Amino acid sequence: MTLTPVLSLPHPHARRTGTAVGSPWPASARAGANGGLTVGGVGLADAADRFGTPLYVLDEHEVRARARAYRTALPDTEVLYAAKAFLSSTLVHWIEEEGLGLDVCSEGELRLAAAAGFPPERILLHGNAKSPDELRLARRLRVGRIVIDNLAEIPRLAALTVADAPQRVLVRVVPGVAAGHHEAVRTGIAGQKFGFPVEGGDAMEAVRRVLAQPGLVLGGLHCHLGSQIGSVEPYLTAVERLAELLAGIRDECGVQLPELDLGGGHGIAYRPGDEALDPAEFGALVPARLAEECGRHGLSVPRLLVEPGRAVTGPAGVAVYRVLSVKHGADGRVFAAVDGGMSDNPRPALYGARYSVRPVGRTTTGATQQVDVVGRHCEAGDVLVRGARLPADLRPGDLLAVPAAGAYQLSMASGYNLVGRPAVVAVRDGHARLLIRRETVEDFRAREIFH
Ligand SMILES: Cc1ncc(COP(=O)(O)O)c(C=O)c1O
Ligand SMILES: N[C@@H](CCCC[NH3+])C(=O)O
Repeated sequence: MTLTPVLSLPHPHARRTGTAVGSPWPASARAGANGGLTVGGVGLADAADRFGTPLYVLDEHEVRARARAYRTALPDTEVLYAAKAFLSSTLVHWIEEEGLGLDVCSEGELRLAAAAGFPPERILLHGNAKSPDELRLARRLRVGRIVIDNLAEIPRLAALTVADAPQRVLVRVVPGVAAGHHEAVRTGIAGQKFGFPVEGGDAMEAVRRVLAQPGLVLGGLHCHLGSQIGSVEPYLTAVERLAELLAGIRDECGVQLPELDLGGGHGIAYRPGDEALDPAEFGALVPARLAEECGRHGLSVPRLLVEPGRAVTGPAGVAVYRVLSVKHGADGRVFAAVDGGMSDNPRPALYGARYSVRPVGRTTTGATQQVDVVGRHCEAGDVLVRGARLPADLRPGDLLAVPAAGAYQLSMASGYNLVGRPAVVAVRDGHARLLIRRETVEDFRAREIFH
């Protein structure tokens, strides 16, 4: 069988600063004869037969290559994978082996990482509402850093420290930079719940209070601008504002902070030709701008940290669905309903996210039609891909593959309609391994208490 790349990885083709035109498919994706599609050397149709659908396929080499690309592009920067994008114990091992740190934001993520043996000193804990239990657990496990997001947690955390084991913290600030794919994810501006605004002095006040606690060591500042950011420009602006704040902290508090965490938000392609943030460009431009700005303010240059999530696992994932019905509406619309939907991928319903899709597993006539790929849930808004070009003879039983499915789909999946969350398999060198089994109604029933 002849195999051709579906679309090779980002061909650098800068449009705006640090932007590449990306492919949503893993580099290993190959289209073969008879509608075949392989990822990591594994036929998606075979995987669907073996593991059932909906099925999430994660390409191990793609995850590792993306993690490595960050380390190569940012050799002096600490790169932490944002676990909220997708987490499993096996993934934790890959991330550890590739030398990244881990950003977690709940007791659950922290416990899973710790149970998988991830080194606690490479873990950073986030959260705008950390519970006392979470803070205690983080202290007990000796996580490397905790990001302070509100004033109340400063004395609360300080009370858990002892003089010979202080806690390293970062203060999350809001630099006033608008970036991100949707209003719901723009966290770099005031008027949303995260961090301390730089403007108006809240950030400076938080810094003062942390410095006053002997049990806390202030490593530096943190900011997270937003999600699915397609260019480096907003990060350059943030660096300018944060260098100014660092200079202000030096002048007012007499300390030069040694670390600066720019969070995540690096965009990926969901459809062929979409803009994606290029880690190489980020690595070439951001540390240089930081050095320049620090020079201007007479500051020593802090060590950079970044927290990409989506850009590490997103393009490594492919969701495979089976078509259950094809309906021709009176207005000429065609609906292909599949066996998953908003319970495994809430992003289209939440943010109007746009995806691409391709048929898998059989030869078609070549003629196409415009189709809305819809989910199986009891909501008219349960549309996975609007206006897709799919075969004119699409029929129940066909398989559809949606790329760029490795981030913020399963991690935001729900139990809606008790459909059960899909299985996840890792593929590599022609082999498929089950990472997470499919959720069943028995899992739900096991949590019920009968009266
Ligand atoms: C604080 C923080 N860091 C990192 C991330 C990861 O973002 P992304 O997956 O878009 O890189 C997020 C999520 O947006 C976040 O809130
Ligand atoms: N879940 C969002 C991003 C928010 C991530 C958490 N700060 C998305 O899919 O785009």
